Amino acid sequence: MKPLLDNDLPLLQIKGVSKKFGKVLALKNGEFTLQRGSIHALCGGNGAGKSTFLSILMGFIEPDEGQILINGVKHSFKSAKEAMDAGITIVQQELSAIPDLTVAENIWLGREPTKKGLVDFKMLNLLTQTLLDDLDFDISPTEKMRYLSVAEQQLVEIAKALSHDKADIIIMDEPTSAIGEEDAQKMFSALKKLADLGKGVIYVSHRLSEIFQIADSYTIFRDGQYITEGAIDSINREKLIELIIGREIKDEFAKFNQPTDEVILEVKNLSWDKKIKSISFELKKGEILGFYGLVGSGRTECLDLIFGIEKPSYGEIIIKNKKLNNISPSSAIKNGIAYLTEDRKETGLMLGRSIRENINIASLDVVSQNGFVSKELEEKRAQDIIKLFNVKTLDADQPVGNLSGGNQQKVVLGRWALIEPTVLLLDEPTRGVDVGAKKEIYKFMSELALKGKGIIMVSSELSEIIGMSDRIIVFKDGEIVGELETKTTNQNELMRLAV
Ligand SMILES: Nc1ncnc2c1ncn2[C@@H]1O[C@H](COP(=O)(O)OP(=O)(O)OP(=O)(O)O)[C@@H](O)[C@H]1O
Repeated sequence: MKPLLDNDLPLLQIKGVSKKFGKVLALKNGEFTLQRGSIHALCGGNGAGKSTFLSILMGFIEPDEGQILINGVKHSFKSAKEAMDAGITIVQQELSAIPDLTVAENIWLGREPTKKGLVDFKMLNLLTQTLLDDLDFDISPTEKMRYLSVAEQQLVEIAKALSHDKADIIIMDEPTSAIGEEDAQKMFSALKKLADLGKGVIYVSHRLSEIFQIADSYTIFRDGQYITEGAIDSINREKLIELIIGREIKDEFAKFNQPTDEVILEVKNLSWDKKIKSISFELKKGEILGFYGLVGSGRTECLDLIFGIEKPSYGEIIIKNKKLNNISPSSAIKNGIAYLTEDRKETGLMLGRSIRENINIASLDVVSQNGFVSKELEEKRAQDIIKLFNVKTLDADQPVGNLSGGNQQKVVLGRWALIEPTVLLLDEPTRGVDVGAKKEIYKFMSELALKGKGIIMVSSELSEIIGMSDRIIVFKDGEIVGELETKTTNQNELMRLAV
């Protein structure tokens, strides 16, 4: 069928899409309208149905009912290829590039310019350079993907999306979760360029400040249902939160801990490879200590060393006046250190196992009686966490892999919440978590600190790190370049130090 070329027709229109997974109604009567030249935020809490909706749009899954119209033409996608052919492209959160190919080769994979039947590398690199220059991305076309940072790889994915003439609808699913502030700003200008070219961008993020910065319209899903839509400039932050969560939230940062003078963790001259250069700091009882820095500055590596995932080449780690030697993750746990890693899928969760098992795995000694794991005790503890963090699930028997991204994050955090560690290391603890559950996590952090524990939190979200930390240590190129008291600092000062 030929498209109706009426410019008033929305670029994309979704009507009444529904999808059930077993007993779970993930999406019911989803509605969505995307206009040409607009950046449209799709907002909703964890488990609201956003990913399900995007998967339908991308042709990954088929809806039980509903219609997809692009430029007024009905589509029903049986595969991702069919969706791509219809002009839909996604900038993947989990990057899909081939590490040993160059930036240019990755962007034009399968569509390389040829000369006499062979790939024309000169033209390939020239095309790529022009594309990257247009976007103001300082990345070399001939660099292998494996040598780029995650942020740079994400920028290449955006360039790739733009390189498809046919790609009119670009989906960004939590694109800033793995990149820092500076790169996020670059990405935002790139998205604005895409919109100026008449493309439509669907933007999903739990970071509301971003939505207000770049989106011009929004649609809200809650509990699998379409709630409302409108222009961004007709709504404020409080109202948006209320629509997403279904209730009002006062004081987004629930901070009520008070650091003491007693040191519970001391790190002296910690060094590793070329990545960490003689780092020393103290963590006080009752304190929430923020670690800030650009991606690759050494924040995460420092936590990896304290938890024994990596072995330091030099330096000392002292917890409650006890020097730890040859730390491994299991000895770290025995000494009261717990670690919520940055990548919950790789190092945090067993996706095929139940929520109950995932929550209790670090406290088997507590749930075991006479050498046997007590299912009852496990169940009770799992239910406590499900309630505490409002994990959206039918029951604790569900495999964690079936949960939405934000709910998976709550499970892994719940695991550590139960053992009440002396020192809790948190790397991007609220990644992918909705604004309501964020507050519960902040409350939990404050309560833990109030009980006399210490927390180190890495966060790339400026408002979060300033809102929740007592002090912030700033990292750059594997070194500490500054320390700020949060009471007297601001976002600009923090960024200036880090950059
Ligand atoms: N394969 C599946 N099997 C069973 N349930 C599923 C499956 N995929 C999603 N669900 C359920 O569907 C609901 C909607 O999930 P979805 O991933 O679409 O939410 P979301 O809005 O993207 O959340 P988040 O912000 O946390 O990523 C959730 O209750 C989730 O547990």
